[in-house]
Amino acid sequence: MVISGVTNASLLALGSPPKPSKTSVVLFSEVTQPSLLILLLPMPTPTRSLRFKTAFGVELNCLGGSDHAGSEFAKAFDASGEIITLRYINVFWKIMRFLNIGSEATLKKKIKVVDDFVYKLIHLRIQQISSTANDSTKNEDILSRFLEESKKDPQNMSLKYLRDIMLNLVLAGKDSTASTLSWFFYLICKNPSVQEKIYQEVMEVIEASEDAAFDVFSRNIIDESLNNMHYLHAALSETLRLYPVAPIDNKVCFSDDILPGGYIVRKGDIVFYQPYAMGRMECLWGEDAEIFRQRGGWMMMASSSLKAPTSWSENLRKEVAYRQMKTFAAVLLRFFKFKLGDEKKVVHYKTSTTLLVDEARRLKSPIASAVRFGAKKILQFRGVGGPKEMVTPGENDQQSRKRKKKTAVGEEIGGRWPPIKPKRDLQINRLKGTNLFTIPNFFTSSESKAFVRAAESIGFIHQGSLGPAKGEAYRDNDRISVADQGLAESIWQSGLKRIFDDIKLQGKVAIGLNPNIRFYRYKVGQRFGRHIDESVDLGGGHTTQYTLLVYLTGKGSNHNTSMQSLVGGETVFYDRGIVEEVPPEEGMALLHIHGNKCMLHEARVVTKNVKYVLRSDVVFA
Ligand SMILES: O=C(O)CCC(=O)C(=O)O
Ligand SMILES: [Fe+2]
Repeated sequence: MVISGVTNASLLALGSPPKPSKTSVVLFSEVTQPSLLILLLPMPTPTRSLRFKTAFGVELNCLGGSDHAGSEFAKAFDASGEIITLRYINVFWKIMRFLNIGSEATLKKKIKVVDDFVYKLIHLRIQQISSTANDSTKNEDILSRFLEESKKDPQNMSLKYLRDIMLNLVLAGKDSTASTLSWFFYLICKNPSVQEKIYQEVMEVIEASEDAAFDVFSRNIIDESLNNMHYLHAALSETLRLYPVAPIDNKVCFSDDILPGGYIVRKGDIVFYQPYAMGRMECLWGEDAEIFRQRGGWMMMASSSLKAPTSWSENLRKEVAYRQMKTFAAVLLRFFKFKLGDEKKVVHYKTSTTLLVDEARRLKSPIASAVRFGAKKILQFRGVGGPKEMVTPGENDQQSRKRKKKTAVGEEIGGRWPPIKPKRDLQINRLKGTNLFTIPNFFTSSESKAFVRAAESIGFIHQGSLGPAKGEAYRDNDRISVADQGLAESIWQSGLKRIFDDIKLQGKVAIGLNPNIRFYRYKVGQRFGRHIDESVDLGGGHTTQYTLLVYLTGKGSNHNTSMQSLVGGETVFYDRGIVEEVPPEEGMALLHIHGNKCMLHEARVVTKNVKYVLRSDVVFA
């Protein structure tokens, strides 16, 4: 069972809630059609009904056999949340409540619907428990545990108290993980390289064979694998920074106190704070505060047991919610690749106690589609609110322009890359005819540096190999691998296309670069042993025929102190003996034929500083 809304310390006193085990995943494997799953995901309903069963021990539609009462409750619950949020800006709400008019009158009615429903559920559960002989089913839900406990302390644990506890539980957990996941999928669609990196992490961390089916893969997700998904954890934290579950919140002071900023607060004072605004403040997060990117701090928090100084119950609640979201994301990203269905659609948030994607329930417009390797059909992913330009309500033109400018910078890092200038006068340095040649200054120095920065901000993953004894080349370097057609196209158009106009292979012509772009990082002591590069069949008569390497550091980059004078790291080609030794030069491209004409080659060990390389392949058709 999954609980992500444990809110009340007294609940913890009853013993720790059931651990998040495989139930949430079993829920998936019961769904045989993955497309159904995709439809379910962004809708808050499944999390809500699951939580409902967990909390109350009965289904949401248990009253009267139809889901009418349940959906009325859900609607009333949502509407109350919206009206209560409006109190932040409606200074007359107390008068309106007193006079019972307008939104306050509506709120009163909605609260009654909610109360009636919850009381009925509590009575129903009491009846069920007293008529069930089988003890083992009694205590599975949280309500039963409280009912059990209330027998010991009927005075303090009244029906009203139980109602409040249960509503608190539903409210805190309600929609929160689902809405965070909606924002998360939206953000990783906007930042495909992050999506790719999470996919790689999931593949590395979860021990399942490559062709493991949905349910087998799901079953292999254990607590330890979830703990090791640091990058995914960090990406979820970054999502929560930009789209906190509670955009506005307040706390009541239990006693006189002094806040860290020096403000004196008195017992009973209410302190309001705004996580949404705080998550975007430049003084806290730097100039790129509005940009979704990898932040070192999140990685640290994810990989250590370091926790923000919150209460134990809050940590537990967070931990459970993270696990639930990580499980969900890991399974989906393993099998699907998500992209936005409508790049132009404007996304809004809904004014509510929980920061929901507006239009989250509009099933009509396909928002994102999902395709994972080899999957033939495009699965429609409906319901994650509309993508693209975030338009914050009340933003004026000037603010909007300022923000757009910043987004452009962010795009360099998050999935989009430094712009590459087209170059007209590239020199070709033929080392072995058209089979091996270099192009100095293929990237300018600033382009090379910008790529290093962009790659570093994404973060690398270490690549090892089984080694020559197992038939694999020795390999020790760090890598990022992204699928980015746009990046492939801009590198191709910047000068390679013209160079390859003259190169034909058995009547085939070069048509572009493999969108699978890789970045390598070799630190001191790291190298890539002797190997040959295989030609890859991309389908549709498209095959890769040349390896492209662009050195991002090397000779020429030493004016930047942090990348001073790379030593070692030469790419060396062999035939009977050494054919060529190519020392890396910043911005230089190296191209060599691969497949059955590929020369044996290696990347020698780096002995000083760091070698960065961009790698792709030239595709022929
Ligand atoms: O890093 C290098 O210099 C060589 C890389 C390489 O051989 C490869 O990517 O296949
Ligand atoms: Fe190679």
